[in-house]
Amino acid sequence: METPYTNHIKRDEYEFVYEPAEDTFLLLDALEKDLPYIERLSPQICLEIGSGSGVIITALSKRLRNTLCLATDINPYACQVTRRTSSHNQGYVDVVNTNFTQGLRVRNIDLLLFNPPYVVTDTDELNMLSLKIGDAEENITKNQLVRSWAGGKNGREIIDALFKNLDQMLSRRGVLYLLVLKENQPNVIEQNLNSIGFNVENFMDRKIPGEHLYVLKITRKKGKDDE
Ligand SMILES: C[S@@+](CC[C@H](N)C(=O)[O-])C[C@H]1O[C@@H](n2cnc3c(N)ncnc32)[C@H](O)[C@@H]1O
Repeated sequence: METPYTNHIKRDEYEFVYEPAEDTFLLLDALEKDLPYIERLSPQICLEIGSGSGVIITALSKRLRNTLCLATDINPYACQVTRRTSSHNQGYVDVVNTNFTQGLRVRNIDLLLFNPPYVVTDTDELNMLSLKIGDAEENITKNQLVRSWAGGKNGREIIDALFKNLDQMLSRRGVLYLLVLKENQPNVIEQNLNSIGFNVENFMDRKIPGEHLYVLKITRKKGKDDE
């Protein structure tokens, strides 16, 4: 998959919006590797939660021309930049400024992507972030970059919040590609997801200085009706 152009993003915009980094590129590489699976799945709806600069969902939207490609981000600046990345690269992405999928009516997502805030931080630090939809602009600019990385206890608070609603979000045949860090304890994530009816595959991993990153591929366990 071609990495979209980002020349339209000015340096100072990265003070407010997450700059594509090793985690972004690992998720892109994993999606590229699994493109044959994704194309066979022929997803009707693809959603990236937390699209940041928009490079991942834009790259996919160019390969999945018959798929409705959506992005959400809690950071309004990220939403603006995602829209621009999509239009500058002739992508097809609709972008909504919301918390997870709250502002969307669509469910039954076939292809779900999330490179979440995964860094281990104090829960208090996470709670102190007052960023909410409709917050005053000064608060947003102060806090939104922290929102890109602060993951709370075990770096898993945002990830776990996603899992609470995963059953309602994913279609029967849906798949979630999730970026996590060794400190998030991928084995605990696997156990937790197994217990609520999902399979977890360690699809790709990469060691970079100071971090061991994983892309987990998460699907529903097959029931009798799926045979
Ligand atoms: C690690 S950055 C990833 C950005 C981009 N997807 C990438 O891979 O470069 C995490 C993104 O998730 C967004 N985010 C954090 N919490 C969110 C939430 N509850 N709902 C939607 N977006 C969220 C952040 O604003 C940030 O843009």
